[in-house]
Amino acid sequence: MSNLNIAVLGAGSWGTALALVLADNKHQVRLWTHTEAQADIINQTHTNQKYLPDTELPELIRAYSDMAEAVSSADMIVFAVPAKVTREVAEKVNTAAEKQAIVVHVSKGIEPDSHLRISEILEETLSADVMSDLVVLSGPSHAEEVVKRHPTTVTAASDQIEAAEKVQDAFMNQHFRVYTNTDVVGVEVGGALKNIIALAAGITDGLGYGDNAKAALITRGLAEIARLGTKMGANPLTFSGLTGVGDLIVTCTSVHSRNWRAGNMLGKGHKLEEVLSSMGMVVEGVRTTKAAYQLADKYNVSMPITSALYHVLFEGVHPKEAVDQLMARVKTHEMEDLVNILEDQDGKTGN
Ligand SMILES: NC(=O)C1=CN([C@@H]2O[C@H](COP(=O)(O)OP(=O)(O)OC[C@H]3O[C@@H](n4cnc5c(N)ncnc54)[C@H](OP(=O)(O)O)[C@@H]3O)[C@@H](O)[C@H]2O)C=CC1
Ligand SMILES: O=C(CO)COP(=O)(O)O
Repeated sequence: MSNLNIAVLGAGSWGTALALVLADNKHQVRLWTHTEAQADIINQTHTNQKYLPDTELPELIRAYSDMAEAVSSADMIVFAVPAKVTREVAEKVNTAAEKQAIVVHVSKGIEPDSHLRISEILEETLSADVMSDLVVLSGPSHAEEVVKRHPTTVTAASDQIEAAEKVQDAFMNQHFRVYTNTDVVGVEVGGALKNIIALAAGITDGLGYGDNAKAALITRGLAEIARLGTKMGANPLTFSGLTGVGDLIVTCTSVHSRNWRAGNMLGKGHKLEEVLSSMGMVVEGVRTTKAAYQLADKYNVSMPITSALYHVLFEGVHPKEAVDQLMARVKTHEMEDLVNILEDQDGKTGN
């Protein structure tokens, strides 16, 4: 692919790491930040002191705080901001963009109350003059390892496969391998909901429980993510891929994970407000727990881990009590969904 003009919106950990991947691929990158002071520091020091201070940023990356300067000539616009500010940033893009671009988003969240996925927020907000196609880029990928150019694999998903392939071409290199998928719902749901399970895994680690508890959370967490995701229209196979089990593993087991770290502090007895203010970075799983709890009710899907975490985060239940309640739930078959499907079929065939 020829060299592109690419705007990356959000100069946090992930926006900065992806800007580096794109610059490594010789694209011209305009990194947009909402504060002029941060743009100045990045341009003067060629580092992002606030989020990734040890990483040198090449000349191909230039920071801007003026949205029009960042996006007006962009062939591709990458949204790398926390889920809750996506709409606000998209509105700024709408008034600033001068031509159509492929829009990529890399955020992992679902909006509470509206239950919108990030792609739905962008489709609702961005005008057709601004966005030609929409692609989600997601997978097991901590910024701290990407900037060290350690091997990383992700998935570009779009219902327009050619657009996903263009994004694959723009980002892919020797260290950063990109697959494609057309299951946007599955990719977004997996990426958003793994943060809930990572918070829970941090909590059990904080409580002093061991690897058995974490393996249980990852496995049963995947089951409830797939249960809800399938009801929302996802392909169940997507949950066995990078954006499902892959991201679940990395987020539940890595010290880089903000969600795991926040959970860990909760498990050690710190209050939620104290945890969030001490992190200094976005912990997406908190809002997503609220959204998923509401969605479980809407779709009538059993999500015991999500539900237990909701009670800890928003109703003051002690983490140990939540674990005790999870363990004492009514006994069940491991493959309960499969059993239900088979029983339905038996009912239909009269067996
Ligand atoms: N970090 C990672 O390894 C990965 C993160 N992601 C996802 O990427 C998304 C962004 O995460 P990440 O970069 O890590 O988050 P960070 O917390 O590291 O950075 C967030 C960035 O968004 C900026 N911001 C906050 N509010 C606004 C606003 N109102 N308008 C514009 N910019 C704003 C922050 O600016 P300020 O500094 O001024 O607060 C900061 O630059 C999340 O959804 C996350 O789940 C996905 C894969 C990997
Ligand atoms: O999504 C991520 C890794 O794939 C980042 O996870 P955290 O937000 O928990 O750090």
